[in-house]
Amino acid sequence: MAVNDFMHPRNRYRQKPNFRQLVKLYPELNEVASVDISGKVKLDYRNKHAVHLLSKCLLLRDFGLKLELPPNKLVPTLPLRLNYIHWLEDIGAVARWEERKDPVRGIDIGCGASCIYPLLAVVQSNKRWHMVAIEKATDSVESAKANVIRNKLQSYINVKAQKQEGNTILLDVMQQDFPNERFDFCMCNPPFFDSSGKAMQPQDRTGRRREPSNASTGSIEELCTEGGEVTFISQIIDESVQLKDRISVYTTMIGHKKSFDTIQRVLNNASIHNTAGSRFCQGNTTRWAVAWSFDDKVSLSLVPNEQMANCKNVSPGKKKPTGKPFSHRLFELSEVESIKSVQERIVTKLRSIDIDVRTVIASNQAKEMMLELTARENTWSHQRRKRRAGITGTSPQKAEVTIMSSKNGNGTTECQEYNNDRKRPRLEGEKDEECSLTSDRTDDPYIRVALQILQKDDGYHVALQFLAGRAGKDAVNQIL
Ligand SMILES: C[S@@+](CC[C@H](N)C(=O)[O-])C[C@H]1O[C@@H](n2cnc3c(N)ncnc32)[C@H](O)[C@@H]1O
Repeated sequence: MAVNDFMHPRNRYRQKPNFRQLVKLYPELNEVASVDISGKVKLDYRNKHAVHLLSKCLLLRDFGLKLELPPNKLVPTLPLRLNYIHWLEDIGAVARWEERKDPVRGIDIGCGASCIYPLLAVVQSNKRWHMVAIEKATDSVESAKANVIRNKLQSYINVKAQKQEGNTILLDVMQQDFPNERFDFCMCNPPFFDSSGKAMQPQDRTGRRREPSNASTGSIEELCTEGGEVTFISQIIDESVQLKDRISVYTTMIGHKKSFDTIQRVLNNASIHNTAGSRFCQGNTTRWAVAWSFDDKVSLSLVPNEQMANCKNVSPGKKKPTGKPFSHRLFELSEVESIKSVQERIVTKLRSIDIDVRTVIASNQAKEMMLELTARENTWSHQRRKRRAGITGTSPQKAEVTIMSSKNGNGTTECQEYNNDRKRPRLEGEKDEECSLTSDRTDDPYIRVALQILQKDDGYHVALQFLAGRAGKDAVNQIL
C-alpha cells in the first residue's frame, strides 16, 4: 500500500501533485524543479526554498490562499495540516456542529507565523468555522495578522498575542479576553522538542540519527519548549480540567509515538475517559493526535478512525471504560453491492424495531461508516413475549425475559430469546451467559451504541461499542 493511502480519505493530497502541470501554472517553481532521465518533473523536498514555494503554490491553487512567511519560520506542509482539519471535521460530525445555525468556534494554540490552521479551517468550512489564533512569539503574531489581512479574513480569524505574565496556555486568554464565551474546539501543533536541547533530531532504534528526508524548517523558539511536548500538552490537560466544557472538545497533535502513549496515561490519571486518538500519516512523516471532552453530549468514541485502522501498533482509546467493541462479519463482499447498501439494510432493520439511527460519518470513498444508535427501551429481545402480553393484556414494558447468548462453533455470538416459562434444553458442553432484563421507559436512553461498518478484504464487518445507558454493556451483544 502506498504511504499516501494512509492519509485521511478526504485528503486531496492522497494524490501526489502533478509537478509538470504545477510548474506550468506557477513558473517560479522552475527554479526548484528538476527533470529526471525519464522526463519526469521532480521537486527536491530537502530544499527549504522548494518546500516553501510548493506550499505557497498549492495553497493558492487549491484554497485561494495567499501566504507570506518571514525567513527561518516554520513552513507549513499541507498534507499534514489537512489531515488534522479533516479529523476535526469528523469530530464536528459527532458533535453535530453542522446542525447549528451559529458559527463553529475554534481556538488554535500556537498559530505560528503562517496562521495556517485558522486559514485552512475558515476556507475549508466555507467560513462556517471562526477561529481565535493564539501565538507567543511577537514576530509570528505580526506575520500571522498580515496573512489574515492578506486574505481578507479578519472577520473570521482573531489573532491574539499570548499573555506573557501568567504562563498559562489557555486559562488567561479564556478568562481575560473571552470571559463569557464558549468554544467548540481547540487545536494545537505544539513545540515538540525539549528546549534543554535533547533529541532535536529523530533517532532510529539503534540510537543513530536518521537523515531527514524533508528539509526541516522553523526556528528553535517555534519547535522547542521546556520539557518538550509532553509537558506542554500536560499543561493544556490541567487547564482543561479547570475550563471544563467552556471548550467542548480539546485536541492536540503529538510529534512522537512515545509521547502519545504518555499523554494517554496523563488523561487516564486525570480520569478523562471521553477521548479519541488518531494518527496522521503523510509522506515519510507520521504524527499522532488526541482529543478529549467533558461534554456529555459529545461521545468521542464515535469518531471514525480509518487512518488508525490502517496503521499498525497504535490503539488509541484502548482503555475506554466502555470495553471492547463486539464485532461480527455480516456479509461477504459478493453478497452486497456496496458499504452504502449494508448501511441501508442495517438502518431499515433497526428502525423497524424502533431503534433511532443517526449516520455520523458516511463517505462514498470510505471503507468505514459510523452510526449512532439510540434505544428508549428494549425492543429487540422479547418480541414473542410482547405478542403474548398483548393477548393477555400484561404490560410488555414490565415483562421480564431471559436472554441466552452463546458462542457457536464459528466463534461468532448468537443471541436467542427464551421465555422464562419455556426453558430450552441445554446443549452438552455449552457455556451460557444469562442476563435478566427489565425494560421500563424513562426519558434517558435505554442504551446508546456506536455502530461501525467496515469493508475488509473478506467482507463487511460491523462492530458495536457501548456508549451509555442503563441497559449496560451486555445489551450491545443482544443488539448484535
Ligand atoms: C510547531 S509550531 C506550530 C506553528 C503552526 N501552528 C503550524 O502548524 O505550522 C508551535 C508554535 O507554538 C508557539 N508557542 C509556543 N508556546 C506557546 C504558548 N505558550 N502559547 C502560544 N503559542 C505558543 C510557537 O511560537 C510556535 O509558533
